[in-house]
Amino acid sequence: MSLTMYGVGLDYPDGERTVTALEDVSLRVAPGELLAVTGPSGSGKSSLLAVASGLVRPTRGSISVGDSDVTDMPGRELSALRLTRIGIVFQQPNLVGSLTAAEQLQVTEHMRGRSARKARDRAVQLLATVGLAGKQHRRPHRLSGGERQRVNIARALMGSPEVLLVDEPTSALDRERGARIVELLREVTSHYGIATVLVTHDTRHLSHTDRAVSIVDGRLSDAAPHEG
Ligand SMILES: Nc1ncnc2c1ncn2[C@@H]1O[C@H](COP(=O)(O)OP(=O)(O)OP(=O)(O)O)[C@@H](O)[C@H]1O
Repeated sequence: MSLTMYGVGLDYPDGERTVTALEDVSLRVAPGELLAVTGPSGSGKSSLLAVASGLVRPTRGSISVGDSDVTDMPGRELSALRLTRIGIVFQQPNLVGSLTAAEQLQVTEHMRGRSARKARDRAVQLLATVGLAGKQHRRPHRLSGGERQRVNIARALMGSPEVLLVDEPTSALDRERGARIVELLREVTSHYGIATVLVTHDTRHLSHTDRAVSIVDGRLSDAAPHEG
């Protein structure tokens, strides 16, 4: 399933005025495609992910996940859609200190109606997919920064999403580890046929993506420059 945004605008109220965070944003991400969105601080990258995920409603325009128009979808339906069709990888892994890697993935699985045993099996399998075979019993303090980010990605894959939205996953990592995280995103995007949007300020990672757009003052433009 693809992600489609058409003519999307987002205004935030700011006292008497409004701040326009997104203006006339149109894009389509196909299944199996990894799209990078780059742009300077405050350009609208997080806002783009917030509206794409349905966490924030756009002020203008429309958004579809596959053939579902989510623009005005009632809150409950939207929550259900997020649980099963949209995966979100936040910048900080936000792992729970007392839980093992597998438990981080299992903890919300009752909401998807999976049995504890099936959830456990899937968690272990996904951890292996992201390169953490045998580390399912580790708690976050015994994982490296890159490994924690891998758990974060595996957790987002638990619901078998059709759309994956990833916010600056490499910002806390050195170049080498960051590059490996983007490679992993490339692999899972192709393998599972997911439409993935990767927000990154780091243009060095663009060679692993299919396409890149840049965002400036809330507006998209083609191809961000490759550097380094
Ligand atoms: N809740 C809010 N209320 C008012 N203005 C906001 C709000 N969130 C973001 N903005 C404004 O919207 C614009 C876009 O912000 P956004 O967070 O999407 O940018 P960004 O590209 O993700 O920035 P960064 O790279 O620094 O995280 C900025 O001008 C920001 O100040």
